[in-house]
Amino acid sequence: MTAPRTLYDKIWDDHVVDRSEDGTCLLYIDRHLVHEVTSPQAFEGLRMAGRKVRAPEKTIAVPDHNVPTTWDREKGIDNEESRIQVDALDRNARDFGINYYPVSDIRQGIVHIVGPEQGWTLPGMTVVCGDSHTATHGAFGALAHGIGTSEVEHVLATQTLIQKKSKNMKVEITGKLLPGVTAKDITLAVIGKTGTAGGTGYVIEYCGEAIRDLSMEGRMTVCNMAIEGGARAGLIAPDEKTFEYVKGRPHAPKGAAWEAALAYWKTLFTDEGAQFDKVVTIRGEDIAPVVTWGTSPEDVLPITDVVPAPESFAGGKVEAARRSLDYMGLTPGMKLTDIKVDAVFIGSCTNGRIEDLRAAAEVLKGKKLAPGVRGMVVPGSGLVRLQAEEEGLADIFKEAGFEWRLAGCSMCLGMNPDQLAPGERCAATSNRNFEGRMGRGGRTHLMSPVMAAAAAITGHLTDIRDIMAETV
Ligand SMILES: CC(C)[C@H](C(=O)O)[C@@H](O)C(=O)O
Ligand code: SF4
Repeated sequence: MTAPRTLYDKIWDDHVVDRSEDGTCLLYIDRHLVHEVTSPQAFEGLRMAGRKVRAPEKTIAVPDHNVPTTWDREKGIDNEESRIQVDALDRNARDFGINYYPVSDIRQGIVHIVGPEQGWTLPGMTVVCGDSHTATHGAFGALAHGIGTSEVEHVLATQTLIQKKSKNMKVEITGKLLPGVTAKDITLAVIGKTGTAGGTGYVIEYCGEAIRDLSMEGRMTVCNMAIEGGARAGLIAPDEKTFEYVKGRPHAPKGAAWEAALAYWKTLFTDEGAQFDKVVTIRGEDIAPVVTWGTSPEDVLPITDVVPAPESFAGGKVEAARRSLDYMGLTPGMKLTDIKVDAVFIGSCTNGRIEDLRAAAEVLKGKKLAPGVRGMVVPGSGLVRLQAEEEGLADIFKEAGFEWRLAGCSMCLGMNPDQLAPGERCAATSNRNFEGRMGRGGRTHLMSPVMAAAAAITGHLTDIRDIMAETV
């Protein structure tokens, strides 16, 4: 009998091609996702060495970070650096014969939304991308993590990756979530508890009733931010919901291949008695709608709280908090709900899926953006956009005064024209609130789509439960 194994152990074991004395392994890679930012040098390396892409049919590229999201974007990209990167991806995709969704393709979008949507991401796979938020794909019970540009080249050339195994960490969310609490609140609450380094050296498996109860979209939101908690990857065991989501997608297996895949996928769970090196348990009922107040995703508090005093922290965090508050323009002791916002951004690979847009639209229906607040909704892919338009969500956003945009990373990272002005404060559904991330001097408060929608209506950070109470 083999020893009980975790889900991570199983996927790892199934992909080891070679193991060296010191435990370093060569892993087979099932899916390689590529975007324009981290791939140009990798393709250049192949070109110089006269090599081909080893498995073009397993390599999928899409431009997302640098693309404008305005309706006239077919006219091209003004910024030279951005244009060069996107042009290079166009050329590399063509020259190397990989799967490609160019800007003009309705399927184009943020790489982490496109992969699952097109059925490239499947349970039990190893998925890599030159992007830290590759963890998103772990929601399918895939081992998915970010890699650097030199590794991108290695995977392009060999379809393998040199890796050392991480330790196993279990994050269990027990019981039910309370009304107004979402997947985003779970993932932020976990980081608030463990810190941005709490997952360092680990692959996290999220489990428990509250995780099982999440939709696939919600599970992707949770796994997306595993990296913000320092983990190598985050994953969730596949179940009927996973299979249902995958079934019929363009690149999902069909017919007998589907049956065979399903039989394998059903073996992908952590065995009874398997050992975790670290365990964190949070009661679902204890999670409140949260927002970030600082410049790290761990700077998170329930919306009912106040801006903390730097002295309330220990060690190096005291100075970090002081600097954060200074950058964010906040005073200790002020109520989080008294923080006024100038902008609201709904989108990103964390919360740019159809369910996120539905949830935000539900709050915004028949309402208007507070005076002086600008709002932008950026669907995560062209297909999400179409669906949202068909469902009437786009009209709700537009009637509320939001700009309705084309798919891309947009404001999540100031690599395209969508940026905050210095000092501008934004309620955002993205995953990083770092200094200058959304534009130099811009101030970001991370939260769920419903919380962002609530802030849009009132013009300040708002407890979604208060809005819910009003509408009952
Ligand atoms: C540009 C890219 C390499 C980067 C990442 O790795 O995550 C970006 O997607 C981000 O979210 O900061
Ligand atoms: S949406 Fe944001 S977090 Fe996601 S890949 Fe793009 S820049 Fe990175």
